[in-house]
Amino acid sequence: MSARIPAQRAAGAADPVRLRGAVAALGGRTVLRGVDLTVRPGEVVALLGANGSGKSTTVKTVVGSVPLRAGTLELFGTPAARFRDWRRIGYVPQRTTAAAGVPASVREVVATGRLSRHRLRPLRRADKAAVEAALAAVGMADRARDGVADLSGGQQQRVLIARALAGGPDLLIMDEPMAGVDLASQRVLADTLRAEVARGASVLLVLHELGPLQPLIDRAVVLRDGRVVHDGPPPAAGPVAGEEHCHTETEPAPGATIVTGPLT
Ligand SMILES: Nc1ncnc2c1ncn2[C@@H]1O[C@H](COP(=O)(O)OP(=O)(O)OP(=O)(O)O)[C@@H](O)[C@H]1O
Repeated sequence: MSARIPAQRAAGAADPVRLRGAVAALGGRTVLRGVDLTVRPGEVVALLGANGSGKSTTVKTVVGSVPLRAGTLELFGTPAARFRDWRRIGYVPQRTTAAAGVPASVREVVATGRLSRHRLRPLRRADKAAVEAALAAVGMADRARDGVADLSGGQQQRVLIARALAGGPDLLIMDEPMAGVDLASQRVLADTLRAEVARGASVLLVLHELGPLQPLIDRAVVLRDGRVVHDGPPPAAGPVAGEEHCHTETEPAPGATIVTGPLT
């Protein structure tokens, strides 16, 4: 456990995520069987487990793209059904590409992260500053005019993270941010997370293994077959105990789309 005292926790703020007894099904098959998951203000929580244990499905229930069959979800103290403040949540989904065949520049993609703030009005000065800061945070300021399709998988991942950061989220959710990412980008990601935590953000990370992010993690929740089998101190860095499978993907799936916000 780190010695940090998160600002939001000190202020007695509501938990960004309180998921209780979550049951969810995909394609008619039950994949979550009563998952409890809490992310407290300023906390960095890693969601771990073998392939198919339900990690992605859990974060999808949190962002509203997979419905709950049973259980409850509160976001920042508000029942999910009444939650509207989606700009407080930045979500980087698993294995997506920033390109998706769209001839957009890096800056244009990152600017879409401000959509929920400026809606369809032109970007204001604060929006532009947030976009530039997010580009700088992930080390992509010098590529801002380049087409995202011309970037490597790791660079595209950085762009998606910048897009999530641009909204100034209070909760950052990233699904396997290290998958298929080169070492340089991994370092950038770790530095970015450190800065986000320092400014008071809470973070929920789906990880296959803790790796270089281990020092940042306050708590680990380990899933097995749609159930929580551990909720407590993170295990030592390396593959998660009990893992039977390894990820083989090294690049984002081609043609995948960017998904954010409530998608019910
Ligand atoms: N669209 C779908 N239809 C039916 N079953 C699905 C669908 N998507 C995922 N599943 C199944 O749901 C289970 C949980 O998947 P999920 O993606 O949440 O696991 P995960 O822990 O994130 O795995 P990974 O580490 O491989 O990403 C798996 O058994 C998976 O095969």
